[in-house]
Amino acid sequence: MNLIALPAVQCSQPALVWHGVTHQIGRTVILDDLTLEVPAGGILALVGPSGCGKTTLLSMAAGLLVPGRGRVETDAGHVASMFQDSRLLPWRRARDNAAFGLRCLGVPRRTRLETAQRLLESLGLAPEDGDKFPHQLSGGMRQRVALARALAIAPDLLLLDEPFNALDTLLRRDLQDLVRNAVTERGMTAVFVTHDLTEAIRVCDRLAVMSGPPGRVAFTTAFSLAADLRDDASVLAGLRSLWAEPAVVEALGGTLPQRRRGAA
Ligand SMILES: Nc1ncnc2c1ncn2[C@@H]1O[C@H](COP(=O)(O)OP(=O)(O)OP(=O)(O)O)[C@@H](O)[C@H]1O
Repeated sequence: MNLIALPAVQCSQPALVWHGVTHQIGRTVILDDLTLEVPAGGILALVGPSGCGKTTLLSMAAGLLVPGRGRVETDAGHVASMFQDSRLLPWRRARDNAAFGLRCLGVPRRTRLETAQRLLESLGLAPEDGDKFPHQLSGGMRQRVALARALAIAPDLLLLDEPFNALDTLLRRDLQDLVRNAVTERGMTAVFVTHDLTEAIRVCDRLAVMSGPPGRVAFTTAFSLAADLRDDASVLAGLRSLWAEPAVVEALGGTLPQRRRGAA
C-alpha cells in the first residue's frame, strides 16, 4: 500500500512560516537558514535528532523567542502549547487548571469552569476528576487536563512538544486519537514534535524531517491516507516508504543497508 505521497510540502496559504531562520546561542549555531511552511489546517509532524532545534522552533512559533536572523510569520490569533510534562499548577484542581487560559482571557468564572469541565469529560475524564488536584491524577490523566487547558482557549495554532513521551503505548494511542480528532473537528493547525516516526504517521498529515544540529529541513512529505485508515499495516508501509528515503536515513541515522545509502 502506498501510504506516502512524496512531493515536497507546498502550501498557498500557510498558517505558520519559519523563513530563513538562523539562530545562535553563544557561539553555537542552533538553526541554520531554515525555511518551513505549515499549511493551514491539519497537523505537521516535526521529527529530528536530539538537539536539532525542534523545541527552539516551537518557542519561536509561540512568540517566546525571536530568531537571530530570518523571521517567523503566523496569522494565528490564539496559540496554545502542550509539553512532555503537563505543567499543571499543583495547588489548583484539574478543572481550574483546564480553565487557566480562559481566566487569562478574562472569561467569567462560571463560564470558564463549565467549559473546562465539559472539555475534561470529552477527553475521557470522569466528572469527579475535575475536583482532583494534579497529584491525585495519573500521568495520562494529567496530560488530558493539559490538553483540555490548551483546547479551552480555542487555539488557531496548537504546538505539541513530545506530549506523550512518558505514557505507555495504549494510553499514548488513545491520546494521539484525541489530539487528531480535536484538530480535525476544530479546523485548527498543529505542529507536533516527536522522535517517533510511527507516531508521526499515525497522528499527522504532513511530516518535516530535520537534520542537525545545526537544524535544517532535510525532507518533507504529506501522508495520503485518511485518519481512519491508519491501521498498523498501513503505518508499517508508511514507515518502510520513509526509510527508503536517503534524506530520512541520513537525518535520523537509520539502519538501512549500506548499498541503499550509497544509492542516494
Ligand atoms: N537556553 C539555552 N541555552 C543554551 N543552549 C540552549 C538553550 N536552549 C537550547 N539550547 C541548545 O539548543 C540546541 C537545540 O535545542 P532544542 O531543545 O531546540 O532541540 P530539540 O531538537 O528540541 O532537542 P530534543 O529532541 O532533545 O528535545 C541544543 O543544542 C540545546 O542544547
